[in-house]
Amino acid sequence: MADLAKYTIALAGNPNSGKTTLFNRLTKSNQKVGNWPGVTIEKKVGNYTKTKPGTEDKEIVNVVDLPGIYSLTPYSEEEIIARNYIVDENPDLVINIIDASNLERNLYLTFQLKKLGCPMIIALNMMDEVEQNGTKIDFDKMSEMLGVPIIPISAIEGKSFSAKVAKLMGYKSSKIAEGGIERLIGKANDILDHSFKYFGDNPEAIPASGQKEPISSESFEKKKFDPSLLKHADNIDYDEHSAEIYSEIEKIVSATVREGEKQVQHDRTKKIDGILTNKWLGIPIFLVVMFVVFQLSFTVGGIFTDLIDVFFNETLAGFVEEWFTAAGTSDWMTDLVINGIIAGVGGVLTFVPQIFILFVFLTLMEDTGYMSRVAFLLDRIFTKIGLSGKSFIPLILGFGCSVPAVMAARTLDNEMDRKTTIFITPFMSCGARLPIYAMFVGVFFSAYYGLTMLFLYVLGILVAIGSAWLLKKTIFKGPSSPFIMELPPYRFPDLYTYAKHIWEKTRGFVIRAGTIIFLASVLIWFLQGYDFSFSAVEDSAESILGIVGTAIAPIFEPLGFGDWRAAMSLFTGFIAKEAVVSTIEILYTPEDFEMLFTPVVALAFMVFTLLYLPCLAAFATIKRELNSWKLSILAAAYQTAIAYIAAFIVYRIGLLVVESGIL
Ligand SMILES: Nc1nc2c(ncn2[C@@H]2O[C@H](COP(=O)(O)OP(=O)(O)OP(=O)(O)O)[C@@H](O)[C@H]2O)c(=O)[nH]1
Ligand SMILES: [Mg+2]
Repeated sequence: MADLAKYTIALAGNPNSGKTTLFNRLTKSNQKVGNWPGVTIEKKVGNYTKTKPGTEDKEIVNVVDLPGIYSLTPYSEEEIIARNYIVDENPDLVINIIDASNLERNLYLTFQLKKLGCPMIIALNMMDEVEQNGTKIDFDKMSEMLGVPIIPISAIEGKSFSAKVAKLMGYKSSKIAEGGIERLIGKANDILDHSFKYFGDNPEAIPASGQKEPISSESFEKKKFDPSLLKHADNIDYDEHSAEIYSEIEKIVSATVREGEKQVQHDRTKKIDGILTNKWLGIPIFLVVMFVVFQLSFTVGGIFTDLIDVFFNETLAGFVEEWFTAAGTSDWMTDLVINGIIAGVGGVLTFVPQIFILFVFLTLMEDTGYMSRVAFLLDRIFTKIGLSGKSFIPLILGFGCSVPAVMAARTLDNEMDRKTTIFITPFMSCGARLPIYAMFVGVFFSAYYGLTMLFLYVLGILVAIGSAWLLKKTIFKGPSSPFIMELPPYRFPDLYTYAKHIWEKTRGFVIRAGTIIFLASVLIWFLQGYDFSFSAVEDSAESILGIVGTAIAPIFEPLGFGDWRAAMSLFTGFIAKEAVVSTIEILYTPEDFEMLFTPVVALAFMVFTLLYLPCLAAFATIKRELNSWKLSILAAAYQTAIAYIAAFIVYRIGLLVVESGIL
């Protein structure tokens, strides 16, 4: 599809200006949007179809969403991606997305893009916020002064549900932005139709005299465009005249913008931040928030969890058994389906409601802008240990899944900081580990659910911070680059995108259960039922899994879980963390489970699963991002060693506490 495209449009602009939101609307995609700078780290391509002027023919237009950049002088990897795309790939049109509530900073890049001379239009985004503040912008004049067409838009409006909610709550609807997106597409198509003919595939179409009809867009500077300029883009010193650019920007802004009285977002943000980022209250509030989230996921999610559990273990298992018996299916088949697949996959799926509720809140915290406040709060600690506060963004993503989180470390321009961040990101407890805790906490700590969960998540963060300190002192020595945390205003999440994100994440979890966990369950079932000569065994301790497990189990004896079944579940956990749950479901009878694990052992086991080497997919990502086998194996070994030490300490302290009779 992409290769058939006739035109390519690149979306360029400052971080957090709404590029991806616009991209999603133009191409009906579902890329990640978040209210903090640096969400998009790779270029993403989508497309829409336009009609060829004067015909019924359809033409495909590629749209490229780029990572946000402040200037064309790039520092970090994702900035290089964006900059090189614009400079080297010659898109037919650049749409420069500008956050209209932050013109001074955003226009700097606009000036640099103009210097490149590529065809461009400006989409002045966030007009709804500008309007709420009562700020007036003279677009025509601004467009004239910049020499670039400007279309005011609000990328979240239109089909956005939250825009409707905002209206209901008494905010005025944005008159200017109405139809903004449609006008933007219209203008883009208009320019493409003309500029492409003019500069592109048909050079003969340009009369030698250059006296071609001007492009319909009045202010579009086609005549100044010199494709050869792009070839020299590398030689331009983009920041050369920065002082002049800033004074030019100031002139334009003061001539075209009349600030409103209200400053709605600013005032609201200031008020909320007075409490949430308060020096003393900030971190306690964050802990309380997380506690409430976990507690809710347990109480509300728990209701459904019980229902799903009954469905799998009683209804479905009972139905299959009856059906198979009636059909005369062989015993091994019945055993595989009931004790392998239903136990393994069902065991993981039981926790979908709890995962879902966790996603609901974590995504809300990301989308409103609260997560960047948490990063801000921890920035002081990070700076003290010599790591940039920017590291916290990958760490926050690590609560979801280590794979994108490790990739997000690319936003760090300092190599040593980036490597350190990759090493410590897997300590953040990912979504796939949640079922493990949910299972153990549900059985052994149900009265302290929220507290135990909070303990595990906070332990992950603390170990990450401690490790960062250690790594920066030893193998990844070096100064870290200063980082000024940019705090976006609090925003209502776009409910449509928000709902889609939660849906996608939950769906991802269910799909993993149906694919990788399904296969893992079949494999585990086989390995626990057959010996090395592939004959069925009565006692699973004599199976392949039993023999191997018994050989390695003593390693875990000092941690309290020297049972072969527990040891093997940690191995299958390397395939995917949820497989720990499946393995336990398949190998243990409920009685054995409660007999072999005590609350202390359960806690040590959870601590181990929290910290030990991440799953295969995460390991592969770490290898790719570090681009070194040696370092990636070192990372995995380090994580496992830390897990061992931490679980040992927890187990010993736990035993002391129990023996002393305090609990
Ligand atoms: N009020 C309002 N919010 C918007 C608008 N467009 C985007 N947003 C919000 O702004 C935030 C940033 O949007 P993104 O689309 O992720 O921004 P981006 O430019 O892709 O950011 P990076 O990928 O970090 O460079 C999100 O919270 C969006 O919901 C808009 O027109 N009005
Ligand atoms: Mg983006």
